[in-house]
Amino acid sequence: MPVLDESLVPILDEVVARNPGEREFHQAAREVLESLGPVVRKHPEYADAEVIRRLCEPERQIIFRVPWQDDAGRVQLNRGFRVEFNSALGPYKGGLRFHPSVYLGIVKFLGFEQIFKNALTGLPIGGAKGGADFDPKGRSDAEVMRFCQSFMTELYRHIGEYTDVPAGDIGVGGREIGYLFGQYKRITNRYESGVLTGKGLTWGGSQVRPEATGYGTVFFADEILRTAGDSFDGKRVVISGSGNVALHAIEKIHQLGGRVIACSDSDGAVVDEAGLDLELLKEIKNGHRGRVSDYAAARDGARHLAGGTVWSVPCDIALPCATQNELDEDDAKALIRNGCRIVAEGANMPTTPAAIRLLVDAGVRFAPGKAANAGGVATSALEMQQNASRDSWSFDYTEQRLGEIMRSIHDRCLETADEYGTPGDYVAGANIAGFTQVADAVLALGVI
Ligand SMILES: NC(=O)C1=CN([C@@H]2O[C@H](COP(=O)(O)OP(=O)(O)OC[C@H]3O[C@@H](n4cnc5c(N)ncnc54)[C@H](O)[C@@H]3O)[C@@H](O)[C@H]2O)C=CC1
Ligand SMILES: O=C(O)CCC(=O)C(=O)O
Repeated sequence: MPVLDESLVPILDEVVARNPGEREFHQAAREVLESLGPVVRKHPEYADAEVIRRLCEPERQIIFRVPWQDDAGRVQLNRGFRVEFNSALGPYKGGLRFHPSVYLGIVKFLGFEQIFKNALTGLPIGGAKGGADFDPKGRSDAEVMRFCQSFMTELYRHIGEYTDVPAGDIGVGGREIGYLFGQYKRITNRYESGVLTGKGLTWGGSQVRPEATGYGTVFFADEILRTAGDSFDGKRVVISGSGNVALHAIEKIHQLGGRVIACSDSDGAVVDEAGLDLELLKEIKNGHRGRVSDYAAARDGARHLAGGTVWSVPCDIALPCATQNELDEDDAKALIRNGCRIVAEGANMPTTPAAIRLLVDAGVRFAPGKAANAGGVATSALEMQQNASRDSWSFDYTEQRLGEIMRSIHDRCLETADEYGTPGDYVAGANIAGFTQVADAVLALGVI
């Protein structure tokens, strides 16, 4: 069980005191700090230069008003955020989330995670996150466009190819990135392709970026299997969510011979023992922005668990790909009882700390999001590379690069876990490898 080193207790206390009520951020900070005991004992120079305290304080936090008009002509008001957390390794990089639950604590936890995730990719990107408490559900395209334009009318002055490069997250996909990019171009009169990633293929986007987070999570899980001499072939898999990450994870698992038998949305889960029909699911989710209950209604043999989750469905592998803290202790117990052997996080911090402890103690191989879902941001960095060189790569080449990056993150996690005396512990390996990479850069750049 991870224990917080005594020397780090005052730092966590300070995080809690300086960020009152932001419980997701406290949770994310605790989870990283709990891994750093062996690091501070081996490297006193980090504590001497207050590197950990500095990493826990965002470099800049921007909060702004987003007024917009709905289709009935009524004025609506939302709150926008961008937390530029750390830029020691490169320009701030991380997604935008549009969801009613968004507040500063969510954006900060996501930005904090992003620092270490981005470091793990080995690519030159710092960490940030942003978003708004806007709910795109039920809004027309025109309303989403007006919201995005208003959001960018403030955000544009804080971002840029060499400064801060946002992308998508929950509620922000290709449509929203298009509207945001259009408004940025209009305001600045610059076709600055590298200012956003997740763009469409005809206007500066990269092949594989839409697929990258889901594919990358599956590549990571595949490496875990390979390390044990196993493969996806014939495995029963459950995946939470049915958005960008989940749908592409399903696609890759089916390509690798596994069978995804359940997925979900915020209203419930769908179980299809024959294996999910991805084309039908995509048509419902992407074509009509429908619900998984529509899938159950349209497909023979599928059943809808209204208000339920996928964790009660017996499986070999579980991939949480929806949202934070969606897999709790009871869910972990159900997974363990039903023989699940691997949990790899496609979402950010979807597994509660108590659930992680139960899974690890039961011998389930657990891959934390900052390692397992790093394929999305890594491919964003590849998009930035292509934009910088006015180039565009083929699907196969880009997917091959993604595969190499995920294998390298996997191996680095295991090597680092070995080096710091916690063999096989992906959580410690990811936290320590990400932390030391960024901490060395922070030290090198002086007190800034
Ligand atoms: N899009 C990306 O490239 C990356 C996304 N992530 C993370 O992956 C997760 C999913 O993001 P996307 O797929 O991009 O978002 P999305 O907006 O495309 O999909 C989110 C999905 O989660 C479902 N959902 C939301 N709350 C739920 C709940 N309580 N129970 C079950 N399902 C629920 C929604 O119905 C939707 O299907 C988030 O945690 C995000 O931070 C992580 C790395 C990169
Ligand atoms: O592609 C990006 O810049 C952001 C991806 C993201 O938001 C994440 O990794 O959670």
